[in-house]
Amino acid sequence: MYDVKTFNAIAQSGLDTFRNDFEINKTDDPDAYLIRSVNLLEADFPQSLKTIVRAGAGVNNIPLDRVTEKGIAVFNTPGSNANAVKELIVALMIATKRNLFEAHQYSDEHTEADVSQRTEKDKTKFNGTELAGKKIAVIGLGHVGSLVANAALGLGMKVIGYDPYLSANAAWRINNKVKRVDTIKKAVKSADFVTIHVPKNEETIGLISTPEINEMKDGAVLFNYSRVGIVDNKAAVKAIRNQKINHYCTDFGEPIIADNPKITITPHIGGSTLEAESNGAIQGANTVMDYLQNGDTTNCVNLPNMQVAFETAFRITVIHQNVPNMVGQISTQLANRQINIENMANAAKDKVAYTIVDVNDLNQDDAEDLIHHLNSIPEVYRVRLIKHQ
Ligand SMILES: NC(=O)C1=CN([C@@H]2O[C@H](COP(=O)(O)OP(=O)(O)OC[C@H]3O[C@@H](n4cnc5c(N)ncnc54)[C@H](O)[C@@H]3O)[C@@H](O)[C@H]2O)C=CC1
Ligand SMILES: O=C(O)CCC(=O)C(=O)O
Repeated sequence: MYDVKTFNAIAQSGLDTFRNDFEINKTDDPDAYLIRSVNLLEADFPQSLKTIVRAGAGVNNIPLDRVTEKGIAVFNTPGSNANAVKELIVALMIATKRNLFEAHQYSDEHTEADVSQRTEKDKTKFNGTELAGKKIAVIGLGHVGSLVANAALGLGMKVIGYDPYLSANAAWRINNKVKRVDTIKKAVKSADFVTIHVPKNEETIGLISTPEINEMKDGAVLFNYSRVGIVDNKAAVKAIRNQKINHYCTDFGEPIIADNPKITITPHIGGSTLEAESNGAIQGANTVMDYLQNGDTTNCVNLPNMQVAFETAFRITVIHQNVPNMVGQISTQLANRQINIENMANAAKDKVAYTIVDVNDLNQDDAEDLIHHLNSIPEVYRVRLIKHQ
């Protein structure tokens, strides 16, 4: 039996996905965490914990280096909430350019019985502009950015994309009418809208600040539905004061941007639709089960992604440092016990490597001794023995 501890609201459809040999929130020694935005940066992790699965995209709430050294595999659920974010960006483009927030406030404040004459006069204050023909820069063309770029094309907009790390898979999703450029300044130059869809990391903090804002068209609209800090909020407030930016919309509040009529702050609802929450929870539950029962690492963010058909009685998985002679040391431990290796796979990602060893003949005593000795290799972070279901 495996125990899964959940944090945040995990959709029931995801919890229902778990098979019978999984229990939810039953013990203090969980095998897996299934989480959304809970901040685990300062958390302690129980020794029992083998995986953290983030139902969603961003993993900046997880201390990746620290959990990797504890042999905990971290996954996300790519694309599960991308459509939800895309639809919100489209809604906000229309809302800001048609002055919907101001127009609604006006109508709320003018409720007298015979208001029509007055509104016919006043409504010119809320004249808007259309999206067709306008230019949008999409920074980050992954799951969210590619959908935003394609939707903007569908609305008749000119779309410029910037993503220096675009994967081949992601590139296939992007309409070839999206013009890709190789610097952020080229992307945002003369843009009517700029929207950011990148992970938060050392490189992306402050990605949009005064120099980038100065390249945009006067009166541009800026969106940050990625993470706080990727847009320099101080620079955004200054640009609004100088009328360089007309409107700034973000999912992440901070005191410095509060109480500004030209700043719309939503409470981190980019991925908050029934559909997205269900997608993420189901994908997350399947990821937990696949990793715990097969050791596969599809969509793992801190280990190499490996899928190996599990056709033997036992599988031994080893998370270790990416240094020479690890495969040699692991196979020697098996050879010393006369255990035949049926299949073996190894891959590395940055400083970490993952080795899968499939065997058939393994008795209880050998298994305990083997796991103990593998765990004693100083460069090994975690060893697991998985019995074929
Ligand atoms: N507001 C919300 O509720 C949500 C927020 N997000 C945020 O949006 C981010 C993006 O989500 P997805 O598109 O699903 O992730 P993704 O991983 O599919 O795409 C991210 C893209 O950013 C690109 N990128 C990385 N560094 C870059 C840089 N310096 N400049 C330009 N491009 C760069 C990558 O190559 C990748 O194509 C997430 O990391 C998360 O922080 C995602 C979903 C919901
Ligand atoms: O609603 C959530 O769980 C947060 C979505 C999000 O920010 C993400 O997927 O990165």
